[in-house]
Amino acid sequence: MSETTAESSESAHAGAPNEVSGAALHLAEVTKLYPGQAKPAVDALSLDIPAGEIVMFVGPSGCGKTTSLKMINRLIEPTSGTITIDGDDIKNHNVDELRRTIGYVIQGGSLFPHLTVAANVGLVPGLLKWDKKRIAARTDELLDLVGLDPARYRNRFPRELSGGQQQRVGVARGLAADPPVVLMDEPFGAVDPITRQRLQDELLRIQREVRKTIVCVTHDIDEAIKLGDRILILTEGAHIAQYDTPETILAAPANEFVEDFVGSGSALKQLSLARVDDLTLVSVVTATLGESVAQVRERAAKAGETWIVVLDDRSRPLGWVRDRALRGERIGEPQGRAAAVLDRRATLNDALDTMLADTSGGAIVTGDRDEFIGVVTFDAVTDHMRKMTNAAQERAEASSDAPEGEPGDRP
Ligand SMILES: Nc1ncnc2c1ncn2[C@@H]1O[C@H](COP(=O)(O)OP(=O)(O)OP(=O)(O)O)[C@@H](O)[C@H]1O
Repeated sequence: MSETTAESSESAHAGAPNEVSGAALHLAEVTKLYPGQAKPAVDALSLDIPAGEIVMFVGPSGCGKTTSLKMINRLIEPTSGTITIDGDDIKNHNVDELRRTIGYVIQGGSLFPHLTVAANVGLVPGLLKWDKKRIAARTDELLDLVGLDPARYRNRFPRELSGGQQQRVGVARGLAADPPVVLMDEPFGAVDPITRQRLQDELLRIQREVRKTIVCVTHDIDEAIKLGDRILILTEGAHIAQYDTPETILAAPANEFVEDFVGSGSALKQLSLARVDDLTLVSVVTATLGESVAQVRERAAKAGETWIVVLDDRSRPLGWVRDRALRGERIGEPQGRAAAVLDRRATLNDALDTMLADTSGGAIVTGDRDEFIGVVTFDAVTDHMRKMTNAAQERAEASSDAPEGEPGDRP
């Protein structure tokens, strides 16, 4: 086995991230007092959200996350305060017009059951009076982007899709008219943990391409750490407890509330910050469907390998095959159980979950287009975890030894 890193293999495939197409958001003293309530649900919230970033809103139930989010597209009208998008006050716009320029993705995808997948995705472009050809092309492009084969899925109805697939269509619909800002409210709350992990990875991959400004409400602090460029932690009345990068929030929680909210074991939570991308991958012998078995055997023998990863014609992994199990003249589909596969953006927590469910001790890693980029071993993951935990412990000891100072002085 020879070594390579996800980053170095990636540069050959993907190149630099795309330009930012998102817009900067600014909230100034935004307040919402619901009729008949004594206290405002959102009390003078001021916040800057830079263009092209993902900001995660977290906080206890009822603290005002959803109200804050829905004021950005005026699903809820603020009682007072100003919200601007790239400096433009949202009050200057007609509500319908505004909602068409802001993507909105909610739990379960909330697709119209009587419309096909294509009609659901093309809804907003249709309202914006795009011509039919452009809508059809855009719909196919987006289905491809969210990992659904357009030919297979465009004419299906939502009931003919799994929960994860419906959620993917919901994300495609939110991006359809190429909005600079996308709001998401618990987008992955309704799916099982493995699908959730995959959807999160996909969102990160998509974001690398589209670079929108994404504001996302979640109940799950691990999801916030994984997806957020920044995390906004709110207390009741949408008061800001801390607004910072996940790294800083974990290393230097601003107060006891944040410390409690982030939870104990924040050294362990650092595992949600580390990605498969940070690990050294091993390269293994691969074979493409239809290739000559004799040639593959020779390649494996030369490399001293007994296990081979079989790829399809777009370099996507299909599974492992043992050299001595190769039959016939041409490489066919691998038989048996599906192999463990990890996206390069998966966190080390995700990697552990996936690997513990599999006995082979290694997982195939895929890149931005689901192509094979290498293999990560269980040992590489546990080694990296050990190093991170040790480093976190050393930091904690160093900070408890240090003289009293500003909270910001903490590493
Ligand atoms: N339409 C409404 N009328 C009156 N009060 C409301 C209304 N909608 C929300 N509230 C109240 O405003 C506060 C904030 O609600 P909001 O839904 O924004 O919180 P949240 O942080 O998103 O909560 P959760 O995490 O439980 O979804 C809560 O106390 C809620 O009861």
